[in-house]
Amino acid sequence: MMRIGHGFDVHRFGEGDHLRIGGVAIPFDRGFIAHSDGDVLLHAICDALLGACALGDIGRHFPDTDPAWAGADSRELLRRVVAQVHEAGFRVGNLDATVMAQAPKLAPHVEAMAEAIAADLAVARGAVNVKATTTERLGFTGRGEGIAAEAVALLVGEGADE
Ligand SMILES: Nc1ccn([C@@H]2O[C@H](COP(=O)(O)O)[C@@H](O)[C@H]2O)c(=O)n1
Ligand SMILES: C[C@@]1(CO)OP(=O)(O)OP(=O)(O)OC[C@H]1O
Repeated sequence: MMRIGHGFDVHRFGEGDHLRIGGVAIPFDRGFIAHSDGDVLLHAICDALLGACALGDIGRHFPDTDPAWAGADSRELLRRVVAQVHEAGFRVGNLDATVMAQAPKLAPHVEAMAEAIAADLAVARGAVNVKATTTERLGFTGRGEGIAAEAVALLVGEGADE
């Protein structure tokens, strides 16, 4: 059986000196405003995986009102979601994602992101793809107000189709 899921997330910039995206710390003159570390890409991936399993969304599992997740490492959140995917009887087939950011330049970091994500998804490096795009200075990402990310995940396995 195969299941597909989609995830989307946005984080606004605030004060800071780095961004955490795809599990990688990227020096920048802004930070993300968030309850956790604000890793917009890993949050979109969590939602894609939860969506494929019909398990709701990240905010249901890790409420932003719960102090347990204050400053949380989103790689830990992703690993918890992957454990739920496995418990549901699925494994990740492949994952594709796009980060929308006018800046910083992400191309130098996408390999490290894909390696970290593949490790957390318990899949081969070749099952993960991370892309970046500007939005040609249009919209909130184009104005440099924040960053958005989308992810699509395919799951395979014998999970119950209930
Ligand atoms: N934050 C970003 C955005 C884009 N890139 C790379 O540049 C390429 C061209 O971007 P366009 O928005 O003009 O299509 C894109 O394919 C990425 O490789 C980047 O590294 N960081
Ligand atoms: C990740 C969580 C953790 O409390 O908080 P935030 O870092 O604010 O990120 P968001 O994308 O709004 O998702 C909700 C929460 O699950």
